[in-house]
This record gives sequence, structure tokens and C-alpha cells, in this order.
Amino acid sequence: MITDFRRIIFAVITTIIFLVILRLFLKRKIRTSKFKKWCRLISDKFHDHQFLKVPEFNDNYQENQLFRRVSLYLNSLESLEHSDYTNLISGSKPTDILLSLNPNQNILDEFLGARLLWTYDVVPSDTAEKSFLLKIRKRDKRRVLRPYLQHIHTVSDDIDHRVRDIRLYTNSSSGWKTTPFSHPATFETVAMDPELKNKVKSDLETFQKSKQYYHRLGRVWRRSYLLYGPSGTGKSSFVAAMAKSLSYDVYDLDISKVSGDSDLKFLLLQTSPRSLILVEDFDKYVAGKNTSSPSSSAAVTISGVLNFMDGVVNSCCEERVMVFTMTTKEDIDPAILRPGRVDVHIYFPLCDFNNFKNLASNYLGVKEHKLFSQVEEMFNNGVTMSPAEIGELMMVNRNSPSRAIKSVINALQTTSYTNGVIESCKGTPKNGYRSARESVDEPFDSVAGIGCRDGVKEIRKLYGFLTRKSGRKSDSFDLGT
Ligand SMILES: Nc1ncnc2c1ncn2[C@@H]1O[C@H](COP(=O)(O)OP(=O)(O)OP(=O)(O)O)[C@@H](O)[C@H]1O
Ligand SMILES: [Mg+2]
Repeated sequence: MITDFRRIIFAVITTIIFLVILRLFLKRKIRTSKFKKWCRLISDKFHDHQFLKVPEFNDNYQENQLFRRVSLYLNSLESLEHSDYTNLISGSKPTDILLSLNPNQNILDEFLGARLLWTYDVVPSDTAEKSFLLKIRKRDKRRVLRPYLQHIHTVSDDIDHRVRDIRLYTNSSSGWKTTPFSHPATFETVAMDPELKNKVKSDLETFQKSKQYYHRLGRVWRRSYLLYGPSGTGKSSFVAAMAKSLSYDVYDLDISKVSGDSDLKFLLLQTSPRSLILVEDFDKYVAGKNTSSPSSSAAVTISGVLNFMDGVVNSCCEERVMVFTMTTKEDIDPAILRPGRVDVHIYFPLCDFNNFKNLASNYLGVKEHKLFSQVEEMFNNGVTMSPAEIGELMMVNRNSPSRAIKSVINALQTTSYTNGVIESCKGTPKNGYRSARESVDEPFDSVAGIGCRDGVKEIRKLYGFLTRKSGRKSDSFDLGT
């Protein structure tokens, strides 16, 4: 009893000592930052400064673009997050919260070793005259002002680009036509191996930050991806997710509408930087051909397509991501998909149990269910369907998760006699991601062979049958099919 009491006393004393030390430490940190501030103020007394004003409007009351850029730039500074006082305002999306300077607030920035002090000046009047005032040491001005303003331009451009709406461009005989890009898919909604998804995400992020790296190597700053796999496995949805995460416009190129090689080149030249150029069903144009195939009678020749892939007019095709989709790369000459031409190959398989759970969570909002073990067993036995087909069954039965899962089980049971065929798809890389470099060192398995394609066709036929059958039971199914 006495020992327990002693233990409690000991614990209380230790906690008190810890809290006192923590407080002293925090106070010291605050003192250090205050001390630094005083040092700065004193050292400023010994330097000549220049003040530069960036007003909101010019003499003709037109908006000063530099003011907007400075505002975007300063509001993005990390030092604003740690300042004593900041405004919080909501962004365009309900979940976005943005920081913004308070009138007459100062914010310190550092650039190339120079200190730049900004003040957001608001003169209280009817028109609330606003400006940003930059205080810079005269000694630093000549050295840093020009590159600093350039830096503000680059950063604000980048922010502008990230927050604006993405556009979709489609080609017609008269060039590109544009509409807002409204595909709702995101990386979160596409069910696939999470490790693979993260790899692609970080690959895209690295690409975006690698301008200097590419240039040092003398390479054009572009990256290309091949998404291949059976129909309805999420390739197009994934492209939408890629474009959104990059905040790139999408140029959806329909080669069948291109009138010839020079037209193809012209369309490529007309794309803008920071865009994703998409060619769906690419196998239609390159299957069974090789790099030295003679010009065909088709409007676009294989060499025209290869030049397009290489971005023949290279310098104009910087900061582009190219994406090609196809169901199988079985009949494609590997030289067409060689590294440099296609950098990353991503395989989209038919559904496995993990993807099924992912879909169940997204479509039905269930993470666990008593029927899951039955479904898992079926997938383990090699029966499968495309995520599109499973998603469809879940969507029409979304009001009852049990009914939805049962309908998937029924559909899987009906497909079970194609098990042997589907089994032949099982040689797919478990992790569907391979960089083209890897694929050279260690060639891909023949992953989407004839058997697999036949299997998919078989499922499609069955699925058509199933949807017709289920359509009688559910009105919404009729709408969906
Ligand atoms: N992996 C997935 N995760 C979530 N939904 C998926 C997935 N795959 C397909 N879907 C759903 O199925 C539908 C079709 O998908 P999508 O068009 O992306 O497939 P695809 O692979 O491009 O097919 P195709 O080769 O026929 O063009 C979409 O509505 C999508 O939401
Ligand atoms: Mg598609």
C-alpha cells in the first residue's frame, strides 16, 4: 500500500519536473527568436534601404498584375504559417483553407542570401488603397531584385496553374476543340494495388520537379506511360486521376481523325506545356507493325506515329506527359515501346480480392462483410471479373450491400467455368508497375495473351447475359446498361 503511494508521488513529481523543463525550453526558443529579431533591427540601422511599392492599380485604374502575383506568392510563403498573425479564408473547394496576410502585416522572405521585408499596406479610405511595400538593402538590390521578381513570377504561375480548372481538348479536322474537363475519377476512387498507385503518384511528382535534372542530361522534359490491360479495368479513369493530380490539361488525340503525318505533327505543336497527351487504344495503330514498316495507306504512317511519340519537334514539347492505353501489348514490336519512347508500363489486371474490397468500400461504404470470405475464396480459385463489371453490380444494388455482394458472387459463380481461361492471366506481374528500364533488363511476362483476351471476351458475353438477366430484377440496372 505504502509502495503504491510512493509510486504515485514519484510519478506526479516526475511529470511536474518534465512540464517545468518543457516550459523553460519553449521560453528559450521564443527568447532566441526575439533576440534574432532585435539583432536584425539593430543591423538594419547600419544599412541603407530602398523601398519599392507594388500598388494594386496603375494610374489608369487598371489592375496591376504584379500585385496579384506578389499576393499569391506571399500568401504561399511558409513563414506566413509561422507568423504571429494570419487570416484564414476558405478556398474554391469547401475543404480548402488558405492563409492570407492581414493589412499592415510584415512578412520576411529570404532569397539568395538577401533579406526582403514585405508589408501589406492598406490605406483606410473609401477605396481602401492597397499595395505591397518591399524593403530591401541597397547593397542587395542590384544582385537579387531581378532574379527575385522572376522567382515570384514562376511561383505565382505555378500556383495559378494548380488552382485553375483543367480543360479537355479533342481533335477534329479543324484542330483542337476544348471543353471543361469534368471526369470525376481520382487516385482515391480507382481501385488498384496501393503500392503501385503510390509509385505512380511519386513518379509524377518527381517528374514535375525535375526540369533541371532533365536539362542537365540534355533530355526533353517529358515522360510517357503505357497503361495496358483488359477492358473495364480503370485505364481511362486512371488517366483522369493522373491529369488531376498534375493539374494538366488533357489532349485526347483520336488518331483516326488525323489527316496525315504533318497534321499529327501540327496537332502536337499546338499542345501547350503542362499537358497530358492521351492516345487511347493505341494498339489499333501500331499492332503488327515495326519501326521500319513501310508507309501504309492509312492516313497516318507508323513513322509519323513514332515521330509523334518521340516529339520530333522536341524543344516545343517540354513539360508534357504522354499516355497510351491498350488492352494488350502482345502484338506490339518492343522497339515501338522502347525506353525513352515509353518510360513506364503499368498493367491493369482484372479484379482481385483486394480490389474488390476497395470497390466495396467506395461503392457500398462497407469495409467488412460476412460474405467477404466467400468472395475471397472465389477470387483465390482464379475466378474474376473486371472492376467495371463489379462496380456496375454494386452500383445498381447500392441500397443493400448484402444484395450487391450476393450479385457479385452469383456473377462470379456463373463465370467460374471459364476459370481455366482466366487462370492464364495469372502470370501478370503482381505489382503491375515496371519502368521501361526494368522491362529491358528483365522482360515482362507475356501477361495479356490470347487466352486472357478470350477469357475477357467470354466474361463480357456472360456479363451481357447477366446484366440482361439482372435487369429484370432491378429498374436501375436497366438504366445503367
Ligand atoms: N480499378 C477500378 N477502380 C474503380 N472503378 C473502376 C476500375 N476499373 C473500372 N472502373 C469503373 O468502370 C468504368 C470503366 O472504367 P474505365 O473506362 O476506366 O476502364 P478502361 O480500362 O479504360 O476500359 P476500356 O479499355 O474499355 O476503355 C468506370 O466507370 C470506372 O469507374
Ligand atoms: Mg478506356
